[in-house]
Amino acid sequence: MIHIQSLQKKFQNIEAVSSINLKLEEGQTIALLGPNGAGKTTTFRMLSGLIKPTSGTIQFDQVIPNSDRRHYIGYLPQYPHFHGWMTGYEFLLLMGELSGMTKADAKERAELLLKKTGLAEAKHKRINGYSGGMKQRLGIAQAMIHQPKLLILDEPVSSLDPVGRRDVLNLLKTLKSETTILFSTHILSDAEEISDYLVVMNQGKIVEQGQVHDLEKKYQKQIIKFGVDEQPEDFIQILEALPYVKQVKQERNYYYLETTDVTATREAILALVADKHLALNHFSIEKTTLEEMFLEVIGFEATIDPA
Ligand SMILES: Nc1ncnc2c1ncn2[C@@H]1O[C@H](COP(=O)(O)OP(=O)(O)OP(=O)(O)O)[C@@H](O)[C@H]1O
Repeated sequence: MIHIQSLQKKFQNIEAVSSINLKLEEGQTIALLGPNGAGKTTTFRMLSGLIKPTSGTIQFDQVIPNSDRRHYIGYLPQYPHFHGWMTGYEFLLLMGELSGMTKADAKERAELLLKKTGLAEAKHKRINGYSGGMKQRLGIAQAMIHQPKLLILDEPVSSLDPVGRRDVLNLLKTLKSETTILFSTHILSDAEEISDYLVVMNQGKIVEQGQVHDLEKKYQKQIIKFGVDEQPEDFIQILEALPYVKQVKQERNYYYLETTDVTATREAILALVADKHLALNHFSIEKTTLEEMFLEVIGFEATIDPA
C-alpha cells in the first residue's frame, strides 16, 4: 500500500527521522511505538504530506491525483484543533465539505460516523462541552469523513482518562475492518491489543518491527521466580551453574532464573532446596511480555530504581 524508502527528516542540526524503511500493507493495523522524541510525529507528518522529507521516498500503490494525499489519508494530529462553538454535527459537515464532498454526501456520512463513534446523542451539543474522550472520537470521525484508505492517528489515547481510553480503543477495533490504520503510542499494551504489526522507533530509527505474534515468540523468555528465607553462601553461583540456566538475577529474597528448559530447571531447584534444607516461600513460572522487548530494543535503563 505504501512503501517508505530511506526516509529522512532534519530540522537544522536535529535528525528527527533518520533513513527509515517501511512497508505498510492494506488492511493492517500498525502501531508505531516509541518513547518521546523517537520521530513518530515527524514520520506521520511526512506521510500525510504536511512536511517534506529531507531525503528518501514515499511511494503509494495508487496514483494520487495532483499528489494530493488528503483523499487517500485521514489524519488525526496529537493535539487536534476543534471549533468549540460548533456542534459535533456542524463540525463534521464542515470537514466533509472541505474535503470536497457534496453537502448531501457529507450529511449522510456525518450521521453514520456520529453513530459509529457513539456521539449520535451529543451531535447537536457544542464541542466545548464534550469530554476529552468525546473530542477524540469526534477527531477520529473527522479523519474518517471522506472514507480514507489509510487512517493515521497520532497518540489517539495518550491524553485520555481510563474510560475515554477504553472507548477510543474499542472504536479503533471496530474501524479495523474499514480501513488501514497506522497509529502511534508509547503504551505497549494498547499496541498489542489492537494492532497486528508493530514498528518500534527510537532516536529517529526503526529498531524493531514485525507481526505481534512473531515478536512475542522472538522475545519471550521463560523465567522461574522463587524465594527462600535464607540465602546460603555462593547461592547465585550455584544457581548459575545449573543446566539450562541462562541468567540469574536476585531482587531481595527472590531469584529469577531465565531458562531454556523449565521442567529441568524446576526439578533442579527443588532438589537444591531439599538438599540445603531451605524454606521455600515462593515458586512461580513466568513469561516475559512484549513490554520487556520494548525496553530492550530502545535500550531503556531505569532512572529510578523501585527497590
Ligand atoms: N519543527 C521542529 N523543529 C525542530 N525540531 C523538531 C521539530 N519537530 C520535531 N523536532 C524534533 O525531532 C525529534 C522527533 O520529534 P517527534 O515529535 O517526531 O517525536 P515523537 O516520537 O512524536 O515524540 P512524542 O511522543 O513526544 O510526540 C525531537 O527531538 C523533536 O524535538
